[in-house]
Amino acid sequence: MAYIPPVALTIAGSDSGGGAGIQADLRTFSFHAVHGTSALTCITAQNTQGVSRVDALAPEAIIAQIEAVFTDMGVQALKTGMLLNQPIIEAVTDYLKGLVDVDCVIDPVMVSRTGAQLIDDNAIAALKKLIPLATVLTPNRYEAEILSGQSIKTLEHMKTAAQAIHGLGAKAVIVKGGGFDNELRGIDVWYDGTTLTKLTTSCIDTADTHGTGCTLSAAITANLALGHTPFEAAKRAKEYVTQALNYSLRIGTGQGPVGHFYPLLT
Ligand SMILES: Nc1ncnc2c1ncn2[C@@H]1O[C@H](COP(=O)(O)OP(=O)(O)O)[C@@H](O)[C@H]1O
Ligand SMILES: Cc1ncc(COP(=O)(O)O)c(N)n1
Repeated sequence: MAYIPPVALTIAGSDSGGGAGIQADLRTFSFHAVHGTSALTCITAQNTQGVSRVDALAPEAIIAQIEAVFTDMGVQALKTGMLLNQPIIEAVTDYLKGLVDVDCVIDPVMVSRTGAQLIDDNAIAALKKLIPLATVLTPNRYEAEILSGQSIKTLEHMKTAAQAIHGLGAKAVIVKGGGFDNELRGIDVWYDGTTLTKLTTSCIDTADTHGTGCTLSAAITANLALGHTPFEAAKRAKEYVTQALNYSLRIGTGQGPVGHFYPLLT
């Protein structure tokens, strides 16, 4: 039977440990029955303990991958993950500016939950120019602090940060609460210019949380590709990441990855 699937693209880095980055994104797309395509930005030597080396691809090599996908396939939605440095961010921003009718989920990957910086200092300014292209922007607590210029310790702070970051031009912002170690862990705040609300699921008590941010943004992208509204896509993605955390994988000596294939285990 010929089947025409929705197509999604991830523009992100490789995680050799398989828990985050392109590997998490493509797995998440698959478990939404969305065909996943990818443009690799960099290669990280990474495991459950952390990142030991990063090798960037040339901006031209990244744009060539994106172009190869776009000139051949209809892409309904894309996401960006680890963009690493200023030249890559600028090249990707220039390309995405020319697209029409493609939902863009921007995961402003800067700082991991463990506090490791994942992009260069001068890349942060460049990233702010990518933000206006976002259908949905998904900063974690630390990234939201950088983008809003305020410290985030309470739910009220998450809300004011979401509003401030919305002012940078994204259509909708989700400030993610996975980085808290209190009752806010796992609570996200959504703001789209009119609706300011919490996205709440049950908090999963696990240390194996590697890849949660990539998984959330990839699941939003997949749900947008499937035709859901941004808010519905965000709610569904939050459910997916919660279930993936429920079935997180106890592998490695550090923070294990979330279990993207939980539908096969239930
Ligand atoms: N222990 C947890 N229980 C439930 N949801 C969680 C938990 N940890 C993270 N999440 C969810 O995972 C998603 C990614 O958030 P977060 O971990 O903060 O992002 P990042 O990986 O970018 O630091 C969010 O929807 C967040 O609420
Ligand atoms: C290549 C790559 N991209 C992104 C992340 C962030 O991962 P997380 O989803 O845990 O925030 C990562 N650790 N490695």
